[in-house]
Amino acid sequence: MDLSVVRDTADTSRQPARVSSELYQFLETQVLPHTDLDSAAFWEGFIALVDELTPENKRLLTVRDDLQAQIDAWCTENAGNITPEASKAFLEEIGYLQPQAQPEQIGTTNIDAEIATMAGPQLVVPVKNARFALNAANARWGSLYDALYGSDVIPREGELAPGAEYNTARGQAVVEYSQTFLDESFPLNKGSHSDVTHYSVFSSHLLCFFADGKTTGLANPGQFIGFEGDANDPESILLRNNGLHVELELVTSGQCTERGEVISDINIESALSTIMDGEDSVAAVDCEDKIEVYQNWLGLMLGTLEDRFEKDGEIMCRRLASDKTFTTPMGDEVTVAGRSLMLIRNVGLLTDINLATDAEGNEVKEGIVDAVVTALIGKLDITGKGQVQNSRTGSIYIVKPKLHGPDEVRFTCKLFSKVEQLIGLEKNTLKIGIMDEERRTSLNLTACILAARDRVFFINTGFLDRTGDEIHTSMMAGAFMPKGSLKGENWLTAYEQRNVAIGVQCGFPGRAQIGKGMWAMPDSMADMMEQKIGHVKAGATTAWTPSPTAATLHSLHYHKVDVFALLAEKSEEQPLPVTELLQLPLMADTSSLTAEAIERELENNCQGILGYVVRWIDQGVGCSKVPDINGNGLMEDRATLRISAQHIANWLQHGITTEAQVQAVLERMAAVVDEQNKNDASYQNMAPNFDQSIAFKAAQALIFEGKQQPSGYTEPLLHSFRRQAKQA
Ligand SMILES: CC(=O)SCCNC(=O)CCNC(=O)[C@H](O)C(C)(C)COP(=O)(O)OP(=O)(O)OC[C@H]1O[C@@H](n2cnc3c(N)ncnc32)[C@H](O)[C@@H]1OP(=O)(O)O
Ligand SMILES: O=CC(=O)O
Ligand SMILES: [Mg+2]
Repeated sequence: MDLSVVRDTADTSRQPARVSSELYQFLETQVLPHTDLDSAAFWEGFIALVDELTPENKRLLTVRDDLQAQIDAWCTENAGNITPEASKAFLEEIGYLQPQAQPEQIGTTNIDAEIATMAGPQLVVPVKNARFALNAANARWGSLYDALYGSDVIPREGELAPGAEYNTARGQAVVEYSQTFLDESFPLNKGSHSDVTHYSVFSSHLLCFFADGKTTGLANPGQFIGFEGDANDPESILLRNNGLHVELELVTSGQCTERGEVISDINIESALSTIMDGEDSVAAVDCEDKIEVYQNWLGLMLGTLEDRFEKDGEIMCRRLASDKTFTTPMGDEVTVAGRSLMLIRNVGLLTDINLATDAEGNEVKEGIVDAVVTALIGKLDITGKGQVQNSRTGSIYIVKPKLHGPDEVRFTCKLFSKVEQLIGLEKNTLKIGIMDEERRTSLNLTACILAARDRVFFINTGFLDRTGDEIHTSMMAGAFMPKGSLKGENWLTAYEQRNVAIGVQCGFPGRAQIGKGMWAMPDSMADMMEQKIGHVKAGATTAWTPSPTAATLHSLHYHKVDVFALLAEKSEEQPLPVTELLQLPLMADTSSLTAEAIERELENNCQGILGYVVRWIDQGVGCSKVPDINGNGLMEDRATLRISAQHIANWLQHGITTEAQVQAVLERMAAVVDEQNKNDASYQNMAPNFDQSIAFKAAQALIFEGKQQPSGYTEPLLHSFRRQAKQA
């Protein structure tokens, strides 16, 4: 990359009055110089694009409000007698549910293998955090030994408990677990990897020696892809199963280790793709924050991003990893990707931001600016301006959240197409990942996909936002079940099943991802290993993980299940009827809820809300690990906040609880959250001066004004309170 083109300051004579100096300076000095675009024409086109698309964006938001008002009125009138059939008829009548579209094959082209033909984990990371974002990009590879030793997959109790010193028994358990994985995924013709005393390469084959001098090879020799070092005494061996690589790091004859092992580590190809998240896991409320988001995306696309930090008493400098090169069995070279394929999540249609103003003098729609800026930066990758290459097929992958139905998908495609014209990209370079996370999208999923037929690169069941929307949409229909029970109900089964079946009907396998949602318990890896294989067995070609460790472990699931073979078997499976999706998870009989159960549910929700909101508002942290009432760390982001806030708002609406009770629980839980954060020097307590804590007030508003929030979203209140906190 030619750094000389980056400017220190920009000539402001071209700066349109409606564009903030922060956005102008950033693009003029750091981005536009890498392109062949005429700056004056770019800014003129930018303003024209804002002016053309803002009215439509606003109209779509009005449609949301109108539909919600009609649903509220109908639910109020029919509460207690709502059947899926009646809901269906009503939703069709108001145009919320459209006639089910006939499935057709999508026509997306130029899709990278990580999306189209490989199945494996997808990592999500707040892109505003450079240290985490770099770590995520590099999480294409992860050490299995580290993931096992450091997590609870190997029990943490008794003689296996990890301590300050290396625990040999725990280490042995790690090795045994890993060898079982190797035997299952890369079986030998005879015997077990655990008995192999030496690996070597002979006559294009992997040769495994046992202690008695006998040898064997891989049951499927095609799994051997390459090696590093001397063929007789390799430093590492590259294998592949179900399209995923695994690298065995070997102890060569010249090295001797205390424990006498043959394999010193197993590197697992882990996060095939990573969503660099500029949405629900980041707190970005003004120019300053947004430029940080864009700046990191730029550094990732140019390959220049670095982060220097102290860890365990050492100064570390993190950069993007390089690709890896091996010698093939035939003696040629093979290079495998060293980084995850990076996708960027923009914000949805709702929020406004002070990066610019619209024709009426209001803050610009944030999603419009996001599309322009993240695509412009993505263009630097596909035009070879970076030190590393992200997409090898010339695509820019934008994940678009919180779309309500086909018209909003169509609008987004129109936005993308205008952006392509503005910045000089070929049509359909900008790909769209459709989050299936709002009820109107799930109900009309085929039509949503077809509205983006030549751009769509994934559909993903964002079940967290989807749960929030389930509650908000039918707020007036009755009291929802306790949060923990919502997941076991028919609506969710139908939602997940329909997403896969419709994806298959529309020809996704081989072209686009069918994705499943987040594992929101980053410390509960043993449970994840039990449960998240369910995503793969249900036909997901990818599923979200919260951390690199989770990605490495979840990758093992794709070794166990050949998802593409499974999807071929599912090719005739029909989506469950929409009436299944319309079964509301309401409590049939609220009198069965004990006072203690109500209090416990409120405590859990309030603790999660406060624990998340206090860091968001006071420190600008958009994603946190917050202990639940049982002390289990939960990943909390804006979507989980939406659920908790809407859930309490629903219980208030239906008299399960009262404002006074919620207020008392909030105050009690604030003290608990303060205690949890006592080691954070920059933390400001909420208790006992609740009326002086902006964060506490934000939490109150999210609950008590929750019913009035558009779609139950938390952004308007979070942004407003965070801006207050920044000023204070
Ligand atoms: C509903 C939705 O929209 S879900 C999508 C949004 N959610 C996300 O993006 C979740 C992303 N995950 C995270 O932000 C974090 O894992 C959290 C907030 C849940 C937990 O963070 P922490 O408490 O700091 O985690 P913990 O202390 O266990 O681990 C920190 C280490 O793991 C790494 N790490 C944790 N999560 C990630 C991640 N998602 N990507 C990359 N690295 C990560 C950090 O870099 C750090 O390692 P380092 O010291 O070498 O830099
Ligand atoms: O964005 C993901 C979700 O679950 O919401
Ligand atoms: Mg979401």
